[in-house]
Amino acid sequence: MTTRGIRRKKSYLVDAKIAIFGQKSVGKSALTVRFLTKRYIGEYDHQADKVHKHEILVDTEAVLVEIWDTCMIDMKDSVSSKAEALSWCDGLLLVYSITDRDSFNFIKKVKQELQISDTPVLLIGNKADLIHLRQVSTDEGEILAKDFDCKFYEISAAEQVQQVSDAFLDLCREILQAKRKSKQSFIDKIDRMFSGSGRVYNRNNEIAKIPKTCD
Ligand SMILES: Nc1nc2c(ncn2[C@@H]2O[C@H](COP(=O)(O)OP(=O)(O)OP(=O)(O)O)[C@@H](O)[C@H]2O)c(=O)[nH]1
Repeated sequence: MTTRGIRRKKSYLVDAKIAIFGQKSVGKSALTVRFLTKRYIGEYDHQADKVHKHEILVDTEAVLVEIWDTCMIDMKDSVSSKAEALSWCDGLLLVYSITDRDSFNFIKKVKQELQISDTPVLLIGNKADLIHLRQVSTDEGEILAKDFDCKFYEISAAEQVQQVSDAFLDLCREILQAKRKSKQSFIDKIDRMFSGSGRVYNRNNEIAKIPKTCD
């Protein structure tokens, strides 16, 4: 659901940055476009990485979602660009095609290579409509997701609208939750620093008194 009609300054919006990783032709662009426009466009001329920006509603919260649709050819393809996308994003969408075992193995390798621990991740097995061409079973997808400790969706960008949207929204929720958690732990840290003793450590690591405020 978009926030069309809601006029807000972008700087007031919470943002959720998602990077999509997956081998060529697994349907990264199809999923992204399906989520953002509800449309399915069969062919995309995807020569370079692209960042899509869109305002959406996650439950009742207006969110500026940015999706980096990466353009990867194979594992040799720019380790540095994967690292760059990883440091840019708040969450990762890992996509393979159920009709292509190589694309499934690619995701395993990417995850190993990136060594992600705190970043929210979601795994998608796309092209679920092509059951007759299936090379990766649903069980294998579920096991991999368990291994990654993330949610798993087996969906079809070509035929499903709601399920694609649910997958992206789930990842957005996890991102927002992670952001709230890290904001809260920062506030708690500051609280601990300024509570009780009334002492703080200054830059030279010497103890300084917090000046009393005058009433
Ligand atoms: N049957 C079927 N075809 C799909 C589905 N998703 C994508 N495709 C097709 O798969 C091909 C590749 O889709 P893209 O969305 O361009 O894949 P991509 O991962 O963005 O590919 P690159 O941009 O080359 O990395 C296109 O011909 C799509 O029409 C799906 O769910 N089902």
